[in-house]
Amino acid sequence: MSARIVPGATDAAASGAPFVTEPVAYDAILLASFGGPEGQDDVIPFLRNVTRGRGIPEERLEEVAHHYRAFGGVSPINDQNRELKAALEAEIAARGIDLPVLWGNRNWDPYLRDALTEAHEAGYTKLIAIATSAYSSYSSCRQYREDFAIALEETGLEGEIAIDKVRQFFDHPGFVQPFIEGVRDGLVEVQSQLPGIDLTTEVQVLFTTHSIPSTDAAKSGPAERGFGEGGAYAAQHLAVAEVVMHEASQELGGAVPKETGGIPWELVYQSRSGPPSMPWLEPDINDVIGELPSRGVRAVVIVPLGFVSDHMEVKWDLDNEAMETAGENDILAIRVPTPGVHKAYVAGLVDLVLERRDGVPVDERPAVTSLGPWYDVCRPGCCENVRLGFKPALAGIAP
Ligand SMILES: CC1=C(CCC(=O)O)c2cc3nc(cc4[nH]c(cc5[nH]c(cc1n2)c(C)c5CCC(=O)O)c(CCC(=O)O)c4C)C(CCC(=O)O)=C3C
Ligand SMILES: [Fe+2]
Repeated sequence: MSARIVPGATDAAASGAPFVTEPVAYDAILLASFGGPEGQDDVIPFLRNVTRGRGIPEERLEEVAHHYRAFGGVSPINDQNRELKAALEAEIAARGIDLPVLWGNRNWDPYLRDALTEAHEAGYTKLIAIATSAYSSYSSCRQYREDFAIALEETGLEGEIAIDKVRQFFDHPGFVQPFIEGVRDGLVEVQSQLPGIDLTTEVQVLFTTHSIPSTDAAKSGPAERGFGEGGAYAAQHLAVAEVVMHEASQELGGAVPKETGGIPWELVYQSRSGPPSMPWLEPDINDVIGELPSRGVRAVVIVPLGFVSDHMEVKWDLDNEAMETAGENDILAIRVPTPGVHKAYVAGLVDLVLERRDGVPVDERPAVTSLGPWYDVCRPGCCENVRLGFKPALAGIAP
């Protein structure tokens, strides 16, 4: 039912080349996201949806509920997805293409099942999904694929609707461009607020992403590529951060002398949950900020590299918590924007759909790191969750 692999497309295990599927005349785009509460009464039911069977401590739930409560019980993520949907529709219309966009979430209204019902009523049978998540891991890829399978089952539309998913887009230029601009502008802002600051010794760029359990990280991406401890998840972030630093430094020109090691940067993690006994990816952004004064650092540029929009993890964990940590340590902190509805990002997402529709060959697919372009179809066992066990997933090769 779903897209077939192009005959002769090389096996990633053997060659390192990604799978590319045959062209498919898709009927519509399925914009798939996390979902979030839209009022105080939604907060607890939403958190129950997200954490069912996950062993998240009650204190953590109360803590997160408090973040939502401070925003009137309304997550910013829904309006961001409404804006993204409108921006995609505008970009598609501007290109003279007829491809409707349906929106469905994993954890809150409108649910994926609602979008599938809508698709069925409109007579659509072939959907191409864009998940609002760029990297490889259980939470950011496979869980979407599992939830597509569950939504088809819930609606009884198995066999009626096929759902493919665009490749993980962590290294697509459309996703990376806003971060390059943001880091460049952030460093310029630091220079204007602290004239004479030395970018090579007194500034630290912190690329931050969602922490995940270490066991999930180790399983992220196809096992045979052997990414090591942090799996594809950490490797992808590191590779993109390196490109962003290189490009942003180039754009700053003379401000970064060639003979230095460049502007110091590192990858940090945030928004950890789960029981304290369970290892999650570290170091935590707040711990790192706390150590910076002793290294002589006076300013940080915080780059939310793991996030596509300013949802709660950005608005609370960065704009509140990390900013507060920086303040306590007398460090100037500038937070770089997320892609949001940046023109390059929106155009890039449409390009990702069209490369699937048209079956664009691998060597013509844009990717700014040597890890990609990523697979059209996930490999067996890719991003499996050892804590929760095996669940069937769409848009992958069956084990
Ligand atoms: C990698 C990753 C992304 C990025 C990829 C992507 O974009 O999908 C992401 C995004 C998001 N996470 C979000 C919210 C939550 N995530 C939670 C819990 C968890 N996230 C995890 C990972 C990730 N999460 C994990 C491993 C857990 C533990 C539970 C489990 O093992 O699955 C919890 C439960 C409470 C808590 O534990 O914090 C909440 C409320 C929202 C909505 C924000 C809003 O409303 O604006 C968004 C976009
Ligand atoms: Fe999350």
